[in-house]
Amino acid sequence: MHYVSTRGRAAALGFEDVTLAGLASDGGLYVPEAWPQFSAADIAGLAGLSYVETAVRVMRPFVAGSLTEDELRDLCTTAYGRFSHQAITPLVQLDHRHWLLELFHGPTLAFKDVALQLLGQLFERFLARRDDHLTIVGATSGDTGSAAIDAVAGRDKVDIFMLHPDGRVSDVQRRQMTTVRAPNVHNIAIAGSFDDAQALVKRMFNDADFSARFNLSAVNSINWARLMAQIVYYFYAAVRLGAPDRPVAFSVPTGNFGDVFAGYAAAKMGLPVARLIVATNVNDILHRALSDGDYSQGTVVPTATPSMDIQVSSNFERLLFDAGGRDGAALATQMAGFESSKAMRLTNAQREGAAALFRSARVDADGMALAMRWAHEAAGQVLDPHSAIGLSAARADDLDPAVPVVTLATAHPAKFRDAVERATGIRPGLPARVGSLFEREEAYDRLPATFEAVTAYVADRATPRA
Ligand SMILES: Cc1ncc(COP(=O)(O)O)c(C=O)c1O
Ligand SMILES: N[C@@H](CCOP(=O)(O)O)C(=O)O
Repeated sequence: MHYVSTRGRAAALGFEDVTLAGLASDGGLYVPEAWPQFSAADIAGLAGLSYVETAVRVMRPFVAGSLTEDELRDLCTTAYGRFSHQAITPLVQLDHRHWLLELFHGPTLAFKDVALQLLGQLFERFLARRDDHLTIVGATSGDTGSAAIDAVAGRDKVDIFMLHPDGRVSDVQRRQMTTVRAPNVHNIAIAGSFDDAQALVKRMFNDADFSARFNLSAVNSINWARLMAQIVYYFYAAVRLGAPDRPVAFSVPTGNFGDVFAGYAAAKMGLPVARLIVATNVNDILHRALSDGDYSQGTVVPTATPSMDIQVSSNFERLLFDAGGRDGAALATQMAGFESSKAMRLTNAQREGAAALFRSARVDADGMALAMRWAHEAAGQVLDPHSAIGLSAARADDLDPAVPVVTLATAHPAKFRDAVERATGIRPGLPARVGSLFEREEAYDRLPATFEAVTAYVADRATPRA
C-alpha cells in the first residue's frame, strides 16, 4: 500500500514512512492511493470477531509492506490490552433507533486512546528497526494531548512537545497532560486558541530545515495512522447492528474532521454507511462548509465542548481531495488561497462528492444540555458534552427511521464534570484508572503563540539528528 499527498507534489510513501513523517513535505496530508475494498462476504466475516481481530482484518491492507499480519496483531493486542472494557468500544442502546458507541474506555478517557495507544506501538516498532529518534510536536484542545503523552511517556526514542491553548481545556484534561512526569514529555500552554497551536505545529513541519534537524513527527490526526485505527470501530459497530445487510448511520461530534473522515473511509471501503452526520458546536465552519460551501474561518468562541473549539479542520482537506476528484495541484492552489485569505468556497465537485454521504448540524449550548438531559431521563446515560452535541444532531436528523443511528461517545463525562453538572445536576466521578490526578504536581511552561518562541523552546530541549 502506498500513500499520496493531497497536494500532489510529495513522493508517494509506504505505511512505515507515512507514520513516521506525519505531514507530507508539500504541506499536504497523506491518503491511501486507493481504498481497499471489502465485499459483503468480507464484512459478514467480521461478525463475532473480537475487537483486536476486527482491527487486524480492517487494517491489514493499509499496513501491507510494512507489517506482517502477526506483527499487526501483536501491536493491537498490546494497544488494546489497557482498555477497561472487554469490547474496547461497546455499543449502548438508547431507544429503538439510537445507539451510543462508547469510545472512552482507554487510559485517558477519550476516543483518542483508540488510535494513540496503537500509534505509540507503531512508533516504537518502526524506530527500533531504524535505530532512530523522533521529535513529536502536537497541538491539542485537550484530549489528543493526554492520549499521546500516555502513549509515549518514558519511551527513549521519542520526545514529545504538546501545545495546548492556555486556560481553554478542562482541569481534568490539563492535569492528564501536566502531571505526567517523564523526561521526554514537554507541555506548553500557548497564549492563543487551538487553531493557533495547530498552525504553529504545521509551520514547524513546513520548515524543512527545522523538521529534518529534529526529525519531526505528528500525533495529531494529520498522521494517517491515527485515522486508520479509527476506521476499525465503524466496522465493529456496523457489523453488530446488522451490516452488511443493514445500513447504519453515524453522528460524529466534530472538530478537526478526523473521526468523521475515518467513517468516510469505512464507507469508501464498502461498509454500508447510510449517512455521516457532522455535529459541530457554535464553532461551525464545517457546518457552513457542508451545508453552503462556505469554508471561512471565524473567531473561535470558547464553549463547554472545548475539544471542538476549532475553526480550521485539518482533515477536511482529505475530504476535499478525495470527494473532489483527487486533483492535488488544484487542491494545493485552493489551500494556498485559504491559508492567505482564511476563506474559500468549495467547488461543485467537492460539494456534490460530500453531499452523497454527509449531513451537518450546528448545536448550541441549549441543544447540548437538552440532549444530555434526554439521554439521562430516557436511557439512564450520563453523556459528556461533546457526545451530547452528536446525539442532539442525531435526534434532529431526517433520516429514514428504520436506519439505526450510532452517536460516537467521544469522551467520558468525568473529563467535563462541571459542564455535565450544570446540565444534569450530576457530577460524574473519575474512574480509578486515572489515579490521583488532583494530588499530583503539575509541570508546564507558558509561551506566546509565536513561531519564534515555540521553535526556540523545542530546539533547546529536543535531540537533534546526528
Ligand atoms: C471529546 C472529543 N469529541 C470530539 C472531538 C472532535 O473530533 P475530531 O477532531 O476528530 O473531529 C474531539 C477532538 O478531536 C474530542 O476530544
Ligand atoms: N480535539 C482535539 C484536537 C486535535 O485533534 P486531532 O484529532 O487532530 O489530534 C484534541 O483533543 O486535542
